[in-house]
Amino acid sequence: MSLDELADKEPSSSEEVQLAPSDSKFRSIGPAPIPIPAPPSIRSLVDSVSDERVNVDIVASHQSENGSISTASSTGSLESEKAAYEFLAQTPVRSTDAHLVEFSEAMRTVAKALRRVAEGKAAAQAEAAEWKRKYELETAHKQQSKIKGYNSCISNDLDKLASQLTLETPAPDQLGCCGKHGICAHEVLQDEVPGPIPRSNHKVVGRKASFKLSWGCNGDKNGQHKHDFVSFEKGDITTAERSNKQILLKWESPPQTVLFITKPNSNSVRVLCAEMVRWLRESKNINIFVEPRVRKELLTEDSYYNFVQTWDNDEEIKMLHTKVDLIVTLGGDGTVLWAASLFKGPVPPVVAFALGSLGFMTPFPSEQYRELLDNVLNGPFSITLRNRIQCHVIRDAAKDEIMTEEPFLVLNEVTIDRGISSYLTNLEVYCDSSFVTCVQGDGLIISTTSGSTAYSLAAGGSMVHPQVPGILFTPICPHSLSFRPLILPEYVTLRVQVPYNSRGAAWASFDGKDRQQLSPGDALICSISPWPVPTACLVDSTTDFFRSIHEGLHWNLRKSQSFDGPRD
Ligand SMILES: NC(=O)c1ccc[n+]([C@@H]2O[C@H](COP(=O)([O-])OP(=O)(O)OC[C@H]3O[C@@H](n4cnc5c(N)ncnc54)[C@H](O)[C@@H]3O)[C@@H](O)[C@H]2O)c1
Ligand SMILES: Nc1ncnc2c1ncn2[C@@H]1O[C@H](COP(=O)(O)OP(=O)(O)OP(=O)(O)O)[C@@H](O)[C@H]1O
Repeated sequence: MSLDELADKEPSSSEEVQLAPSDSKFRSIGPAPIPIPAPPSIRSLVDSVSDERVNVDIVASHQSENGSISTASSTGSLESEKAAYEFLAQTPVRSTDAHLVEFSEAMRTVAKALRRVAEGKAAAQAEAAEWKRKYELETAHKQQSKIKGYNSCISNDLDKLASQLTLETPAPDQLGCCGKHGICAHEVLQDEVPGPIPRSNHKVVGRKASFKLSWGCNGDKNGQHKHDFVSFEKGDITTAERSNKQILLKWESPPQTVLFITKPNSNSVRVLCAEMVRWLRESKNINIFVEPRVRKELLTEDSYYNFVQTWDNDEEIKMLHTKVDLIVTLGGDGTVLWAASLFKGPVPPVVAFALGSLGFMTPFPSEQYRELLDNVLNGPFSITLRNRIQCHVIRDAAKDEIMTEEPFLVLNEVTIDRGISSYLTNLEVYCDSSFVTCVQGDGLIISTTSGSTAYSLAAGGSMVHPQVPGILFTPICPHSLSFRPLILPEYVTLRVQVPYNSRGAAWASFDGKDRQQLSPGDALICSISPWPVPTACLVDSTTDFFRSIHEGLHWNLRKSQSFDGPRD
């Protein structure tokens, strides 16, 4: 940069900033933070040095006893001018370069201080986000207890019917609502999303089927509760016996409404969708919802499909979870991600039929759809409860308005990358209140365990069973020899901050979609969402996982070594 260009770059702020005592160059004696006024205009500095004159103010300020930068112009008085010239006579005149070096150091210190101020602000925002999350959970719990009360009044008959149909179901008064190893539908799916969304009565399709989730667990010895993995008895710490923790979904009333989400632009998907819809209607008397595009396609084929319902706007999508008992997806993993993205709150169970190429999360073969759907509609069946990550974008420009944007919910991952910029990303990451690291490379992936086999895997992250409660932290091409991926516990809140001194913006994408620019000062706050995606298993969670990594990813496939050859 030429001197003239440099001169035109005026310092942006005239505010005083507080320097922490550790900034030794301009530190005062004693622990109190030092106010630092804005740096001098670069134009004045360049003018003065290009005239080969020494700006007495700046020299004097840098020599000041308490180390604070000062631009006070007290050279008007003859005494001080005289003193300055005397001082100059004793001190060798510094070169232009020396001044610029000194000035750039001062600028760096000011930038550091500004960064600290920004960090303070981001920490406050993170705390606010955490409070909001707690508030949402609290509201959700209140709604659950409301629904619980309502259900217990009206569904005694249904309970009796369900326990007659299900041999293993213990009497409700023995085990409370769902027993010791289970949760009820209303604990996973709620009738309302948080927030001031008016409840729409439009196209309501009867009452949602209620169901119960139970954990196959035989570690219930010594009266230990299912969450008491660690017990402390007579001074000895022991862990409770852990065994089969597969989650079973058992309908308590028959499911009535199925939502179809299908991959666009595929003939085989369109044909299969029409066939399945007809079969469900005619042999099971099921209500059907489809996307507006699919309804048009079905009606173009045959006016028979007039009974198929859809939605007109986003408000109706927000209420879908109150009407739909089951989601059927026809496509690949992308279609499962798409289906999950439609639900910003609770998600009904998803039955994913494989009509894509890889199909890591789509275990159901479409050829046997009648038998498979029959099994699911009758229940019970195993599910994988897949955690999602909720991501809040906090704009620096939003100033006092916190959480102005809707959060993004991801089933796979949120990626923060350098976009089209050719510079390294520079991202500061905090985990709760701890500083984690600065990511300098192509970017960062914050992934769920379900997403561990997607982009995170390609960036060198571990594959993790989807029922493991955790968050993966995987750098993308870090320019460092020692930056290994991490797996963090599910309860942490991660904050990714684009520093003010970053060379460019970063870009966040959510399950590969909804790309958002993050400018310097913006932050992304990520934590596990209270709304997981329950996906139906073909066999069970673990069998399906191994089938996927063997068949989908060809994990550790190698020709066996032959028997003949050298031996020990
Ligand atoms: N380098 C990479 O591997 C890379 C790059 C960009 C995006 N992705 C992944 O693509 C996902 C979006 O999927 P899409 O179908 O909309 O885009 P897409 O059509 O580009 O498909 C991406 C591929 O990733 C597979 N995939 C998706 N989720 C998976 C999972 N959980 N486990 C194993 N494989 C999975 C899909 O089957 C597909 O083959 C993103 O969430 C991201 O994880 C991967
Ligand atoms: N209902 C939908 N509406 C809009 N886009 C969709 C829908 N379903 C899927 N998509 C998008 O279509 C793309 C391809 O879908 P999908 O991944 O299911 O098919 P595929 O690429 O054939 O399968 P695989 O991922 O197994 O290779 C994805 O990017 C996905 O987001």
